[in-house]
Amino acid sequence: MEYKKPIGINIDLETGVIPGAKKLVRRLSDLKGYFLDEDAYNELLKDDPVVYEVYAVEQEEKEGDLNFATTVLYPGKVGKEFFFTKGHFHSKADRAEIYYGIKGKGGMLLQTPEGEAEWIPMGPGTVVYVPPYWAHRTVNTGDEPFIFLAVYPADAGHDYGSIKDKGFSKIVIEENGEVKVVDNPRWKE
Ligand SMILES: O=C(CO)[C@@H](O)[C@H](O)[C@H](O)COP(=O)(O)O
Ligand SMILES: [Fe+2]
Repeated sequence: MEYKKPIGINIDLETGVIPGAKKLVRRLSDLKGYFLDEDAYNELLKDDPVVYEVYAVEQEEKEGDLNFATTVLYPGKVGKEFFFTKGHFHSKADRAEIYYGIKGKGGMLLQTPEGEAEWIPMGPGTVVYVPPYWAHRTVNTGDEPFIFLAVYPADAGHDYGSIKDKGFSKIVIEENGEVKVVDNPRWKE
């Protein structure tokens, strides 16, 4: 039997960087069609800001193994909507996940395949259990980077399709200086 070597690694708690991890960058242009306010989107696209970065340590897609990744989600808004991650179901839809808040302020939108949504506020120290079958998206509702760790089965995969097409049934906006979770006017059942 060939055994894998254990890994012990320090996350930089200020920047979210995991040394040696694979880095993925998502710019605003990668999120075309995701935000409600298209005029605001196109205006901001001139600078094409980085919306989030992911530092992932991933294994082969095999049952029983685990991946982990930090996400650094930058502060910002498109119109009233706060910056968010694309959001996904897992390709193996019954795979659960754990998130752990490291820095900054935000939250997670979760949604069943039928469109029932939940909002869980997150800050440093918040653990979120993402049960099997729930799509999940994180949102930065603060004014500094929102950084968190995710631990997920190595064979979970990402299924972005239906969220890209239909969005979440709720959106997270700023109105009169307040964070509000409201119905998505463009939500398609
Ligand atoms: O949920 C997971 C893995 O299953 C996170 O590591 C996200 O992949 C990351 O926060 C970026 O978000 P997405 O662009 O993948 O939605
Ligand atoms: Fe996930």
